Amino acid sequence: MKDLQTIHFKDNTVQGELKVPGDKSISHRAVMLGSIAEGKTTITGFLNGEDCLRTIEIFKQLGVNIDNTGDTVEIHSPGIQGWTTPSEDLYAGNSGTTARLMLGILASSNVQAVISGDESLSSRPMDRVTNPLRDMGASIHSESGTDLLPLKITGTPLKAINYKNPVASAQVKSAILFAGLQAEGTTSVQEETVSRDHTEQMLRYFGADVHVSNGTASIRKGQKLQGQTVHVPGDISSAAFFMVAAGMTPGSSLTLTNVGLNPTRTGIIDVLEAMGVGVTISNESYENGEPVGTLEINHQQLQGIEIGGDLIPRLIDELPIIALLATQAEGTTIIKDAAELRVKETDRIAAVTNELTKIGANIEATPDGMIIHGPTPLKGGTMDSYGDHRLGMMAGIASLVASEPITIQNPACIDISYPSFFEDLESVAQKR
Ligand SMILES: O=C(O)C1=C[C@@H](OP(=O)(O)O)[C@@H](O)[C@H](O)C1
Ligand SMILES: C=C(OP(=O)(O)O)C(=O)O
Repeated sequence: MKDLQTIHFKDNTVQGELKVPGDKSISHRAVMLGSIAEGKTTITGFLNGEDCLRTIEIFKQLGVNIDNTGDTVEIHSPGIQGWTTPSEDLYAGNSGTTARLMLGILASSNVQAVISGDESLSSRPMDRVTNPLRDMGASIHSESGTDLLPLKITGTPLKAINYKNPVASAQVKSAILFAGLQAEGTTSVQEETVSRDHTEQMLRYFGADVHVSNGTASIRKGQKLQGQTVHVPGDISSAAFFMVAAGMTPGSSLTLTNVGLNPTRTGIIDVLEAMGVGVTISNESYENGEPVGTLEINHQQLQGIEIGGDLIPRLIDELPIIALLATQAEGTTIIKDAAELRVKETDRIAAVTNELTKIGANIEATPDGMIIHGPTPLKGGTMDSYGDHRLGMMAGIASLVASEPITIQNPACIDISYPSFFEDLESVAQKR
């Protein structure tokens, strides 16, 4: 892909039907559990995005046999005890989920490995995972003493802990639950605000007994996992870009099929409805413990709202695109309790505020969120992705309401979670 991508969809509406690619969080976990389990796992609907491909490469380096045809991923694993020490670093690229969950998984394995990442990932905090893992007895070494990547981890016997998670992070919860699979005793993770629960759902699907009550998830040592067939639903975080596109572009009506509707992820639906957008859900079913359905989004006049508290973990990755939506809403939208945005692929509070300001938005950054006054007409211009896929896609969707073309700097990062983003945008944008 080019270093710059210029697009212009002024005078278009968003129409038709779209099936977005597979869920990133579920794709990672399907490969992880298929590799921890003994035997054969088959995955359909896998997200062939850069982050999930990194997870596949890492397990291949550990000696797991994985064949990815593009449509189907087939895993044959000897099980976690049969993995071999890799000769090279395990490179997680840009993927926080890969790095943090792998630390939990490798902590009790028989192997020694160095986990590394790209420049962005190497500046993201890992101590939120290394601290509780060390409490369990994990051997994790940081050459620099900072606990940033690269980190060397040596598998060792672990003991269970009861951990009160100070950040609402599914990555932290998942790393501890994975470590808990092999830790002496019963490991539990308590959360004040419940984060996405795909790990708990998929551990159960692979045969583990995971107990959840009052915001605490517990797992006991020594449960044997068996390979399974996993159907990955479409990613609501990818669908969110098109939900917002249809919700804010006058005259739009869009149907999104096969979207994952796990309630720990559906905050975007709550926000769209509260702002006035028409959202209809149909064809609801379950795939491997995960709810799935069809969404129909109809444009309506938008109203500003306040977004914070328990809602934040349910839409954490959608906040950049919600900020764009708020520029088209009447009144003020306040996003708060979202300081986690500062430690994502980039500082998403600073980056979203800078880039939307460039095209005419009235938006200010706060320590834990953003305040947006709308509606403002948006003009065109150059918007930087900062190498952050969600910023790049926000810029792409802005082209539907901008009066002049938008040029996206470094659009290639969009491949991290949504390789067909531009084709999909072309396919639903219809000239008025
Ligand atoms: O567990 C996961 O798959 C993810 C959890 C979230 O991160 P945190 O756990 O840091 O909140 C989210 O932002 C990320 O895109 C994927
Ligand atoms: C934060 C994200 O992912 P990760 O933490 O896995 O890099 C994201 O996809 O927006």
